[in-house]
Formats: sequence, structure tokens, C-alpha cells
Amino acid sequence: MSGTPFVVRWGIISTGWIAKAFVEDLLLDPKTRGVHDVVHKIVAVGSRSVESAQGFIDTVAGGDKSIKALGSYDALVADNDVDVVYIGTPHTLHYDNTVAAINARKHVLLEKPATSNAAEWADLVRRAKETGVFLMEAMWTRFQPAALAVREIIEKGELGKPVIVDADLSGDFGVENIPTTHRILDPMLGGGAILDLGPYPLFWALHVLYDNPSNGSQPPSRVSGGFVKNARTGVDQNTSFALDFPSIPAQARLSCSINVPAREVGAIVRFRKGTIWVDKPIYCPRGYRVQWFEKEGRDAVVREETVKLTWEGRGMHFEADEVGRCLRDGKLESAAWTHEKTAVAMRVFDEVRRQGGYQLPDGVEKIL
Ligand SMILES: NC(=O)C1=CN([C@@H]2O[C@H](COP(=O)(O)OP(=O)(O)OC[C@H]3O[C@@H](n4cnc5c(N)ncnc54)[C@H](OP(=O)(O)O)[C@@H]3O)[C@@H](O)[C@H]2O)C=CC1
Ligand SMILES: O=C1OC[C@@H](O)[C@H](O)[C@H]1O
Repeated sequence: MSGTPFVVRWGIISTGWIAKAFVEDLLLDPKTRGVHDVVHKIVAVGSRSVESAQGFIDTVAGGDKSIKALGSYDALVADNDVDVVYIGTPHTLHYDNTVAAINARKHVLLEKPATSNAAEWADLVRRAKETGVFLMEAMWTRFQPAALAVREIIEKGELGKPVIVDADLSGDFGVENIPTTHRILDPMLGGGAILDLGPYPLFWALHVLYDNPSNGSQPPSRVSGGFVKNARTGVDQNTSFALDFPSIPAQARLSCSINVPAREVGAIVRFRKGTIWVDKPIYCPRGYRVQWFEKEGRDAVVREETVKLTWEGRGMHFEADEVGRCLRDGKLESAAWTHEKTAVAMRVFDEVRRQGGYQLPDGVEKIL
């Protein structure tokens, strides 16, 4: 492919675990994944302390002197060389950090879950549109090869319509021993399974069912959820939620837990004429298996295919490339992971928390 690649000039907010993982992927040469139209440049890293920003640049970016170390998030969003801000702070800070970035007229990619609740997200979308900046939740799974392949299989129609999506994401965070101020346990930081892990089982449901042509972009007609709470802080610990999509008709049965490891099979999509098993971890599957049945209602397997996918890096660069292309093309929203999909997700989380009786402490949600 010829032509000069579009340069995306990133400013990074925070220096925690995910910021490191994202930046490591940004630093990979896009050509290693066959991408020639977009390149990524890290312009600045903003942290609550300048030492942490510099330490991050030293350890993650080899001390690259062209990257500015900034001692506040305000300085980061004010930097004239930054086009788009990546936000990797804990969930309940996403809203304020994004408002600051939008007010500084920066485009934004913000980590999942987008916000603490649906009202905050709706407000961010309104602000981004009014200001004319791009905004996307960093649902990286949507842009990875496995999600694209599953979409293609469904569109071919050989398996018929999806009937059941069964997906779980769990992780054992050692909840008995970690400090109660850890982001997975602290209600002030939106702790618990639903907001941290829930976005991924929900992603597979939205990708397969909400986005299914027979659904006509209808949100789930019913959300039924429940959970066991963590004894130390009261955040949701073992959580399940079911979503009905009557126009298909289909149902998603989803779950997430913070005190057991991920199960062997990540997501299972069941059709009348076959099944797709998505490998774990469901946030970044590097393979899947498909079975075709003899005919509808007969589960004799006539064909089976196991696919393994490989790429360099973790897989966050795929979403970064999408951001670059949207900015290059002057789009304010990704057609693949739209504002509305994030809105549906946030409404589901609100409803599951409401049914389970998990209210964030007063003042955490900036808009109710
Ligand atoms: N897409 C994915 O695969 C993943 C996404 N995430 C998402 O990323 C977000 C952050 O998670 P993670 O990186 O694991 O968290 P970490 O605790 O590792 O990092 C969070 C960073 O946010 C900054 N921060 C600002 N205010 C606070 C505060 N009050 N308490 C703690 N940190 C603060 C700090 O950076 P500084 O000191 O530089 O200001 C800190 O290092 C979450 O929303 C999570 O859902 C997390 C893991 C994987
Ligand atoms: O997004 C995530 O994916 C991986 C999990 O381990 C992490 O807690 C979560 O934030």
C-alpha cells in the first residue's frame, strides 16, 4: 500500500497496569500486523506525579526523550501536541478525566467500563458531539481477529440464527488478602465483577445478538441479574445476568466472578445448526472452534474446524488503529463500537446493580 501513513499523536493518562499494556502495543510497528495506513506516536504521559510519568517512560518506552513526562492529567490534556487522550484510570474516574479532555478539545479513547453509570456516558456523548471530538470506549475485543471471524461466520448464515450466547469472565484476585482499597474491592473505585469483568461477556452478547440483523439494533427487552456480594466491602463478587432478545429470538446467559479463575471455555454461541466455542480469555481470544450440525434440530456433527490466530503484541493495537482511521477520516464515532453500544452496556450494568442492590457510595456517580 502506498501513501504516507496517518500519524496518531497520543497522550496517555495514568501509569498503571493497563496504561503499560496499551503503550507496549502502541510501540509495536504496525507493519507487523499488516497495517500501513496508520502509525502511532506517544507524545506525552500524564500522571498524578511527574516521577511516575518519567518512570513509566523509562521502563515502558526505553526512556524515549521525545515523550514528555507531565505531573498532572490537566497538563496532559492541555498539551498542544496531543491529538487523542487514552484514559486508563479506575472506572469511577473515567467521567471526570474525559470531561477534562473534551473541554481541552481532545479526542478520547477511554477504558472499559466507559463510566460508572449510563447517565454519565450519555453526558459524555453529548459533550463530545457538541465539541466535535471523537469518543470511544476501549472495547478492544471488538477489533480483534476472533471477533471479526465470528461475525463473518454468522453473516454467512450456514449456522442459522444464534439462539444462546453463554459467556463468562472470571479472575481470582485473592479477594481475602488484597487491601480493601484495591480497585477490584473498593466501591469508591467501582469495585466488583460487573463493572470490571462484565463488559466482556456482555461484549459477546452484543456482538452476536444485539448486532444481529434480525435484532434490528433493539436493546435487550429484559435484563435479569443477581449476585453474591463480597463480605469485606459489599461489591458484587459472583454475578450472573441474562438478556432477552425476543426479535431473534435469543438469550444471553452471562456471568463474571472475582474469586475464581477463568473457566476453560470462554464463550459458547449456540445455533440451531451448529456451535462456536470462543477460546479463553474472552477479552482476547486467539482461537475458536466451529461445529456444523447435519441439519437444524439434528446435532450430528458433519464438519468441525479449529482456528488459531496469531499476532505480535497483546492485541490493544487493533483498537488504536481504529481510532487512527476514525481521526484520519474525520469521524467522531466508530461504526464498529458505537456510542449506542456502550450506552446499552452501561444500562445493563445499572440494571444488574439495581437488582442486586449494589449502590456506589454517595458522590461517586457524577450524574445520576
Ligand atoms: N482493557 C483491558 O484489558 C483492561 C482494562 N482495564 C481498565 O483500566 C482501568 C484501570 O485498571 P488498572 O490499570 O488495572 O488499574 P491500576 O490500579 O493498575 O492503575 C490505575 C492508574 O490510575 C491512576 N489513578 C488515578 N487516581 C487513582 C486512584 N484514586 N486510585 C488508583 N489509581 C488512580 C494511577 O496512575 P497515576 O499514578 O499515574 O496517576 C494508577 O496507576 C480500569 O477501568 C479497568 O477496567 C484494566 C485491566 C485490563
Ligand atoms: O479488562 C480487564 O480484563 C482483564 C482482567 O484481568 C482485568 O481485571 C479487567 O479490567
